[in-house]
Amino acid sequence: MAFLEVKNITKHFGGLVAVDNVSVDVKKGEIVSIIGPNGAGKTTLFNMLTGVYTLTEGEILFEGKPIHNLTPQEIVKAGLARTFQNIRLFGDMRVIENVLVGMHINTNYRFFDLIFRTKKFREEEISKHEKAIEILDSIGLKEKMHNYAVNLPYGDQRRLEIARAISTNAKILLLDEPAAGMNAKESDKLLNFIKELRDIGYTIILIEHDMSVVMNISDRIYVLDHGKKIAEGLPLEIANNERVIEAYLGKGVTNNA
Ligand SMILES: Nc1ncnc2c1ncn2[C@@H]1O[C@H](COP(=O)(O)OP(=O)(O)OP(=O)(O)O)[C@@H](O)[C@H]1O
Repeated sequence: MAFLEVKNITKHFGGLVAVDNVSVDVKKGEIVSIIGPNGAGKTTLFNMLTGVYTLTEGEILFEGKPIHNLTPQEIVKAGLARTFQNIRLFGDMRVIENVLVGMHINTNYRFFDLIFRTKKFREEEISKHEKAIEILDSIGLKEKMHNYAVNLPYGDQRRLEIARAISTNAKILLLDEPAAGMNAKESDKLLNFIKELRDIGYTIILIEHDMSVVMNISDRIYVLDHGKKIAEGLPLEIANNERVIEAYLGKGVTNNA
């Protein structure tokens, strides 16, 4: 049984078929990339995985259980958390507060505990605070935990988004173009960090346009074009796949490599 099984999913927007009968299997501890030209259906696929869009057809199983009828919040609780193509941090909140927000999805205390600041509430808040610092330390943002998110350099904001996804207790991280807008040094650092996450047990699914990133980091790659899956395989197989070269690499993306 795959960790995450995406079975023949389809998404229609009126007459447009944005994702057409696509299946994807992800094993625990893999880095899987979803690539394809603009409009291929990558973001729509992510939106279906995270409950933002309902499926027109098909099913999604996580650890053997269907998740395609859950709300986005329930899906985060089940263990899938994402980052966005356009960074969506709380800019006017501090770095650590952004991480704490992610953690509150798994709060165990009740409204009563919150109102009366009970022992249970205080203990849980302290342990969350400690865990948030630990996460920030692992991602290299501990020194900046009291800075406002909006003041962080771009690369740090992207890493903070990942920290917030981790803080939800996610098992699978869905990263939408994590290296977008980064310079080569920042992007290298991020790649190493994502590999470290894989090595400590996270499963990662990413959408990425930069082929040098994709080829360097992925255990396996799925390629979409016009909503259809046109290839899947190891990075080297994908790099040499004629259909992929024609659909995707032929359109100038090789310039990024
Ligand atoms: N909410 C929506 N309503 C109508 N059409 C949509 C919607 N979301 C996406 N589409 C269409 O579905 C198709 C797939 O779009 P999608 O954004 O998933 O592609 P993508 O591979 O992520 O592209 P990009 O690399 O440019 O982000 C496109 O034709 C797009 O215009």
